[in-house]
Amino acid sequence: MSSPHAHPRPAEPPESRLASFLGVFRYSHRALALVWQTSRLLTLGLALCTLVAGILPAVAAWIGQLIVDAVVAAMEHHEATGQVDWWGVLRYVLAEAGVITAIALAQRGLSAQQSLLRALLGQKVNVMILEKAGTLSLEQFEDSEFYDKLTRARREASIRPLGLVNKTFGLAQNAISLASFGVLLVQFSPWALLVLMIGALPVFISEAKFSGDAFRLFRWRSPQTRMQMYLETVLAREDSIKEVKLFGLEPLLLERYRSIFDTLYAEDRRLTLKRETWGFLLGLLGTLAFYGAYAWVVAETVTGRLTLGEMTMYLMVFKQGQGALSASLTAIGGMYEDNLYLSNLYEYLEQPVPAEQGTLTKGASPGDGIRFEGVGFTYPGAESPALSGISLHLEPGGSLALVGANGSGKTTLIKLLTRLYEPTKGRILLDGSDLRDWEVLALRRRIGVIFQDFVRYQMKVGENLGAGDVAAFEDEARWREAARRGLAEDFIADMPGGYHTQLGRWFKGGQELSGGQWQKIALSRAYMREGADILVLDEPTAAMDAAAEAAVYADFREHSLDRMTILISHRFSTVRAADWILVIDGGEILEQGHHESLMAANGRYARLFRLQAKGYE
Ligand SMILES: Nc1ncnc2c1ncn2[C@@H]1O[C@H](COP(=O)(O)OP(=O)(O)OP(=O)(O)O)[C@@H](O)[C@H]1O
Repeated sequence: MSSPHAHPRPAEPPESRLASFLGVFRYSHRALALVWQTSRLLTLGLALCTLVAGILPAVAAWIGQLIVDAVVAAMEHHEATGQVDWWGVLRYVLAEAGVITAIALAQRGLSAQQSLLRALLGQKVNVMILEKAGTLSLEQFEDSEFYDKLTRARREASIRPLGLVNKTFGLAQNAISLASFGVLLVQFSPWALLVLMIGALPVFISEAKFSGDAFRLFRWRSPQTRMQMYLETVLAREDSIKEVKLFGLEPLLLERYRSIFDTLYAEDRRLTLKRETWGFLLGLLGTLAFYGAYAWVVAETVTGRLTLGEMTMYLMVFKQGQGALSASLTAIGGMYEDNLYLSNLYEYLEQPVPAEQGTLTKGASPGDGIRFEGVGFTYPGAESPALSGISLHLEPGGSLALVGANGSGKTTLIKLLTRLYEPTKGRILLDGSDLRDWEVLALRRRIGVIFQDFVRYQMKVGENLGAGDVAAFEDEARWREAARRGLAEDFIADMPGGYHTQLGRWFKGGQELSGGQWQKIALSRAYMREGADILVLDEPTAAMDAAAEAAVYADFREHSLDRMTILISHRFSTVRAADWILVIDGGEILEQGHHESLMAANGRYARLFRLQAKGYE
């Protein structure tokens, strides 16, 4: 693992100042489109409330002016005649109350619609992310950058898109308010308006610029944040804590966690200080313009060019204008993070998916079995091939065992056969047709598989079996049959809820199983695939006791009459029973034959077999 300092900063694409200024809006339209697709009604409601909440403050200020002027007129009238026209004054107060009520209503409407949209949108984005995940290849999952995009997209799916929409709408609302204040102010003096606008511009530009910088900083540091997330998982998850405790890894990992934070924090601090200093200095310019215009209004009132009512209105406009301005700055400040999230989300969602072209549901010569013809494979990014020159033929009813040292390519061969990867050389045929021409679903229906690293689903026992055949996911009779063959029947019967016992520790009442018991569950899961005539077993009994192992292989021989079985095992006692044995070394076939012929040849197989047999003597 490299230190957090070691990641080179990628070259930044040259961006024009304008593009960088507009950068905070780069995903607004997409977020808006997403919200629109989620609920048109709520989006329209949101827009309407934004408009109302944007315009009405200016209307309130204008009515404020009418009130004060009406009061002054009524006072003069009262002094001259002794009479009061109550309605002439109070109607404005009533109108103002109405406007304020409408503002409150619009704001409530905004927050209600926002929380409804948050729930809907979170669900929608999560489903989009998971649906996409289903279409991706194993290769994509194994790519760390890509995996990073996926996890980050998932983590913040429910808040970010709406956050961006809310801030964009909030910005629009404040912009509308500012524009309507401008309409009032322009009657006083277009110059005053111009001075105010010019005064506010620098702080806006600096805010947008620093937001862009923060955006790039966040993107660049993604590998470190990912490492931090990983360390959190290792330090605080039940499946790793056992080993972390016993090896005393906590201080070491925690130190690494801290040092990543320190690097990131130093950068954050630099940017934050720069951003706030500039924000303050440029903000001063705005404040200066603001109070200059204010003083001007006061002076004009004193000399009688403005009425008291007008002065009250401008006073309000100034106060609220200032509020709208600082709210806009805050919104812009928060938008970069939302943008970051959305850029990540869309990069993930737009990841090209390898096209599945195959359509065959039946091979050209049914009954021909599996053929590898000069198959070679190199993992993406790897320098040397994991497999090369593999040719073999396995007929229905036959069994094939793969033997070889760790890393020799056995599991890779299985991944190719199950089409998790495609060969980079040669081809694999099933019933006379290239695997690439097969419809993926039809192909996978024919294969029952148990991998070395099978999944321990935190679900019911029965569902853990049912996962092997989605069509029979809830079928209890089939669960029982599969469990019987996979030797899981007895211990399941002893569990408190039988087949309905929750497994794993994540959920209340969940039971943990031993390694061998889990393996029996996985084996039973492979047996769920009744229609499968290809059975792939990658170390299926490594964790089982000797009696269970013997029973498993006895069952195999009995049931695999018209099936093809491919077995990977390091135990020669089980390998020897296979019809054909392939000894793989460094991705190539070293020897092949049945047990007797390989023993007679006295090569690698015979040597290893004798070595193991000796161990048992
Ligand atoms: N996802 C992967 N990406 C890149 N290289 C891989 C990947 N999986 C395996 N390899 C490499 O391919 C080679 C073959 O690995 P494979 O898993 O097929 O070995 P194996 O024979 O099944 O070993 P074992 O007996 O330990 O299970 C190894 O050198 C391994 O490092």
